[in-house]
Formats: sequence, structure tokens, C-alpha cells
Amino acid sequence: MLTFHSEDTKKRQAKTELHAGELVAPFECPERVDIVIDRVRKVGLGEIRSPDAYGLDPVLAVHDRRYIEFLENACDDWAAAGFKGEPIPSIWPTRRLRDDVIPANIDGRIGYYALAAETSLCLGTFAAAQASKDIALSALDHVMRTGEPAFGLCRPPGHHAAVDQFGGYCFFNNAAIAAQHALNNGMKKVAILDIDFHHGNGTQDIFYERDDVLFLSLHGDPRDEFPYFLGFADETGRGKGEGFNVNYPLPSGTDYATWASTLDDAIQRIAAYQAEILIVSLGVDTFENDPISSFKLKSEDYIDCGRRLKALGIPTTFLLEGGYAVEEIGINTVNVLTGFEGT
Ligand SMILES: NCCCNCCCCCS
Ligand SMILES: [Zn+2]
Repeated sequence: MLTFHSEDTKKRQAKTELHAGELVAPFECPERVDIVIDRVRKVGLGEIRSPDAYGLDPVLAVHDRRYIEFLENACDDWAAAGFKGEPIPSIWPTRRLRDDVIPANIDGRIGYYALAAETSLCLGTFAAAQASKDIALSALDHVMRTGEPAFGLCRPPGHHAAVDQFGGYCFFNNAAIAAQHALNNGMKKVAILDIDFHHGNGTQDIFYERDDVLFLSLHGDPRDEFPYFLGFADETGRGKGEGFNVNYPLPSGTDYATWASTLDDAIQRIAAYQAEILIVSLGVDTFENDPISSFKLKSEDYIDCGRRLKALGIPTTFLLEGGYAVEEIGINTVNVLTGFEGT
């Protein structure tokens, strides 16, 4: 299987994450890229290719222009305001506050565009996010061109990024950008399967009223897990998107047997939808030792996961999302890919 990779994905070198009331080193660290690409090489998964540069148009097809402009300038605006630490939001347009005003003050504007406070911004974030979406687009184009599967070693991840929101370590929604690119280039029906531990709230937000993208997500029950405020089973789409959004919230402690039978239901839905292409938001924070998650999948389970996806027989693009047990992220991610290839 072909892998798309770029060292530019490591340009985001944030120093802080707000976690349990402390500023800690971010769980979503650049080393994740090195460990995955080392594993790709070690198992001989296949050729490793640099991405093409697609510019911002595919991003603007999915995200709000003012949001992109905010992201591009946020660090400079923050420094110009005389703030010393990394840009972190501290106020949001929550209940009975207005969200039709975009503050001129960066201290307010960052909250307008932020989903959550754990994701600091920093210089290099915008460049890394650009490299990450170029990887996703390159992988998608390869799959569309050849029908062969491809792996996009995306970093930062994307599935929490909504039309005009960053957070959950995400800035550009790589999977959504790739799906829209597929639809702009001849595809009629795309399925996005999000198997990251966390609900893909951003991807759901982007396609919620659409029937040309079927979005399915298996994830920790939002009653107990981030992002808490989206990802419930009763969110099934709106308008012509009704029935094209499928959430599978699962309890803490879910093991592979339960998870895999849920996956089988999602696979049947994708088959019934007759998707022409499948994009897998491949997070491996479902792993039993993940520091911020609570499922119990074991490394060998990811091989079987890949096998089950292969059985769908649809051209598939795998895009890396989460996975914070850094030592094992390579084995767990590549196990899905080798399982898919049957090697
Ligand atoms: N401070 C621990 C909670 C982390 N909240 C964000 C989780 C983002 C996962 C991305 S896959
Ligand atoms: Zn996650």
C-alpha cells in the first residue's frame, strides 16, 4: 500500500496542552509521525511518496474563509496583543451569548473559532495543517486514479475540525476535504467511516445536511467522553441528509468483540449505500493503553479490523487521526493497513 508522508507535518511544535488543570506537553506530538513512518518502512508496507501541493481551494470548499484567515493570523494577532503564552481560548459564545458577532479582540475571536481549550495554537500549526490536508488529497487522488488503497500519514488530525472551528488537536478536516474533493472530481457517493475513539463532530457538522456523503462514527459515548456535546445515536442527519449520519456511541471499557460487531453494522450500511469510495478516519486511540481514551482494543485486533474493511471491496483511503499511546501508534496503525492488504 502506498503511503503519503511529509516532514512538514512536524512543523506544529506546540509546547502546551491544557489537561486536568495543568499545562502539559501535548499528547498530539510530532514524534507520532516518526513512529508511524518507521513502522511503515519496517514492515515494507510499500512506496512512501511526498504529497502534491493543492493550495487552499480544497480547504475553502469545506471550511469558512474567515476561519481560515483567523487560523493563518492567530499567532501574530496574539503576540501583537502582548500575550506571552501560546494562544489558548478562555471564553466562548455559550448559552444565551451571541454567536453572530466575531470579536475584533483576538482574546475573544479565538474563543469564537475554538471548540475546546486543550488545543493551543503555535507558529507552524498552519503549515503543518496544510501539509496534512495535502497528504489527504494526494492519497484520495491516488485511490480515485488507480482504485488501489492508500494511506495518508496526516498530522495534525482533522475529524474534530468543523466548518469554522478548531479543537481536539484538529484544524483542517482532512477527511472532509478529501471527500469534497472526490465529489468535485466525479464521485457521486462517498462514505467516511470514523473509527477514532472520539466522535468526529467536525466531519458530522460539515456533511450533516448532505446525502452525497454517508458519515458513520464508532466512538466513546459522549455522555462520558470528549467531545461530550455531539455524537449521540439520535443524530441521524437533517433535511436531505436525514439517514446519512450514523453514530455508534459505545461505553467505556468496550472490547474488540463488541467493537467489531458494531463495525460490521457500519460496514453493512456502507455496502447498502453503495459508496464509490471509502475514506477511513483512522484513529487508533481505541487502543487499551491509550492515555486519554477508554476502549480495550489490543494491537492484534487492528489486523482483523483491516481485514473486515477489505471485505467491503471499495477503493479505500486511510487517513491518520488520533492515537496517543505513542510507542504503539506505529504498530496499531500499520496493523490495520497490513490487515487490509492481507499481508
Ligand atoms: N485533556 C484530555 C481531553 C482531551 N480532549 C481532546 C481529545 C482530542 C482527541 C483527538 S482524536
Ligand atoms: Zn481521538
